[in-house]
Amino acid sequence: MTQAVNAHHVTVRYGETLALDDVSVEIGTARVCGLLGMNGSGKSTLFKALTGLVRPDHGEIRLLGRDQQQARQEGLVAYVPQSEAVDWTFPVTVADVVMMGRYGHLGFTRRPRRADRAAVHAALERVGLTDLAGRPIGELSGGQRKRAFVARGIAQEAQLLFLDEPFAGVDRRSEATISDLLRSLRAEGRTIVISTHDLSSVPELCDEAVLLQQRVIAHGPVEEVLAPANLARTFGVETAAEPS
Ligand SMILES: Nc1ncnc2c1ncn2[C@@H]1O[C@H](COP(=O)(O)OP(=O)(O)OP(=O)(O)O)[C@@H](O)[C@H]1O
Repeated sequence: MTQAVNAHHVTVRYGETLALDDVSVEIGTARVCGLLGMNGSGKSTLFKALTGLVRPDHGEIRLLGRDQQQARQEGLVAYVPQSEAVDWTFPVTVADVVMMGRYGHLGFTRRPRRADRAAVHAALERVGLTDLAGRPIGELSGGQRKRAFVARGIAQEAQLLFLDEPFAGVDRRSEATISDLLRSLRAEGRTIVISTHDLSSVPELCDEAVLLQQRVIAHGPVEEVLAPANLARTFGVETAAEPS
C-alpha cells in the first residue's frame, strides 16, 4: 500500500545546530498523525524538510509514493505554517489566500477560470468562511486564519496536509471546528500531519503520534506514544498535562 510519508535517515543541521538527527518516519494514507515535541525539538524543521522548504543534509523522502519534488509539482502537498511565520499585514483577502492554492491549476494566462473560482468558493464554504471571503486576512481571528489556510490546501486538492501548530492561539470552539474539518478530510482519504506541543488535542483527534526530540523517540498508537516513560524522556513530565 502507498504510504503518505516515507522519510528515511533525515538529518538537518543549521550551522552548528543539529535540528534533526537521523529521523525515519512512515505514515499511511487517510490518517491524522500528531507530531509531538517540545519547543525546539525539530517539528517545524521536519515539516519543512518533508515539504521541500529545507534541504536535508542527509536522507531520503518520498511522499504519496512519489519523489518528493514530483508530489509537490503535482500539488498534492500543502503546508499550513505556524501563525508567527506569516506576514499578516500583507494586503490580501481571504479569497486571495485560498486562490493561491489554485496556482498550480491555472492555465498559461495565469488568470483564474470559472473552475478555479468554483474551487475557491467550495473550499471557503467547507471551512465556513464564505461570509469573510472579501476580508483582509489580517483582520481574521487566529482560528479563522488557520481555516483559511486549510481552505487553500483544499482548493489545491492536496492529498497530504502538514499543519504546524494548528491549535496554537485558537479558542476551544475554533479548535473543535478545525478538528471536525480535519476528520472530514481524513474521511475523504487525505492524510493530515499536525505538529503540536499541546498534548491535550492529540488523543481525540490523532490515529497515531510521533514523539520527536531531534530523533524519533516513539511512533505508534497515541496511547503507547503518550506512555509516561516516553513523556518523561521527552518533556521531563510524568503526566499528559500541557508541557510548556
Ligand atoms: N533558520 C534557522 N536557523 C538556525 N537554527 C534554526 C533555524 N530554524 C530552527 N532552528 C533551530 O533548530 C532547532 C529546531 O527548531 P524547530 O523550529 O524545528 O523546532 P520546533 O519543534 O518546531 O519548535 P517550536 O515548537 O518552538 O516551533 C532549534 O534548536 C532551533 O533553534
